[in-house]
Amino acid sequence: MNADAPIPSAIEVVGLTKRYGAGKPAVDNINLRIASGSYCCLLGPSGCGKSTTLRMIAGHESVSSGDVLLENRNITNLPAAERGTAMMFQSFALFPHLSALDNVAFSLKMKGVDKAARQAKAQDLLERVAMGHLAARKPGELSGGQQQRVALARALITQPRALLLDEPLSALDPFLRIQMRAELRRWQKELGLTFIHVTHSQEEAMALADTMVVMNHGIIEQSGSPHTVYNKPLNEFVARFMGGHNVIETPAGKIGVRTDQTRVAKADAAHIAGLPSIGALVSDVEYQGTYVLLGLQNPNAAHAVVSSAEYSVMLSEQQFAATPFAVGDAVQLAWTPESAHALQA
Ligand SMILES: Nc1ncnc2c1ncn2[C@@H]1O[C@H](COP(=O)(O)OP(=O)(O)OP(=O)(O)O)[C@@H](O)[C@H]1O
Repeated sequence: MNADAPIPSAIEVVGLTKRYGAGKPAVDNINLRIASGSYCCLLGPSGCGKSTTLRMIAGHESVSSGDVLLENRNITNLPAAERGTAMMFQSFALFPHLSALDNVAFSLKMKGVDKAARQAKAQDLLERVAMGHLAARKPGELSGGQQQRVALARALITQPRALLLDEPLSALDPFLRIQMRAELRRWQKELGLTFIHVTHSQEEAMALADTMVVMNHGIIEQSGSPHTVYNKPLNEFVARFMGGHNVIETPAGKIGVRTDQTRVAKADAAHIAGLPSIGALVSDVEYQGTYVLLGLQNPNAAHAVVSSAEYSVMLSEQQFAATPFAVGDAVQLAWTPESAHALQA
């Protein structure tokens, strides 16, 4: 294959819009290409339109305008079952009265596939997700992680070209969530399938995605690799939503500087002279184990509006031990030109 050839896109959405009523659309004219065989996370705060976008791709929600293409085929008006996509839900939506095997085989039963053939296929898929030995159990007799594997096998039985996952880990406890997250990633790589996963967790998206799509108020604020989105947030919303950044007003406009790259020194220290800086007051000192997190306020901010820290600086334990700071200290926050990047207005 020509190395310069563009990677084919599994899913493409063009001018996709959803209006539920008068007012601003829930999804507002978005354009997105998701590379074939990649893991894409749709991410954003509650109500930003990520689930609506996924449901329009799945065919569970009608489109107000725009198109959804799967491998260059326009699927916008096809019923969900005929699109070549499969959906896995937050609650897994397993039938409680059916065994794991019958849950997985269910959609083949609906298609009229005979019992022996559908059970053989379902057993094969359960083996692939290491659940073959529990095929006779009902969902209530399985752990959350095991139910998730059954739900995955059930979604895969229709041989989808893309798997759509709506908050698939949010019903799990935090420990299992991290374990199942690694499993999802492994399955996606093994299957070579395109996954589109909706989450409100930055950490989950960073851990899983080849491409992160950050949404807000129905539009895409930024899409790119986790590394790019984290290190080069395009604007203030993305910088604040992703976290780990200070947003600083400068005469040339707002800039983003990572909290671990923001420097801090006592107000009268000379050693950061020459670097751009602002004055601040230490408002919190939090010990976090391997590092200490300083919370800081702009000293000019009106006291009435000051509630939480405006800036943060992450210092290693050793740095903090060498130069401790206390609440109330007047300091300078400084940054090197390389560590700052301009945020679009
Ligand atoms: N069936 C509906 N009828 C009317 N408005 C809806 C409907 N479904 C969603 N909305 C609205 O559309 C907007 C986007 O909703 P959506 O569920 O896509 O957001 P989300 O980013 O997935 O949020 P969450 O993380 O809370 O699930 C919200 O303002 C929501 O209230």
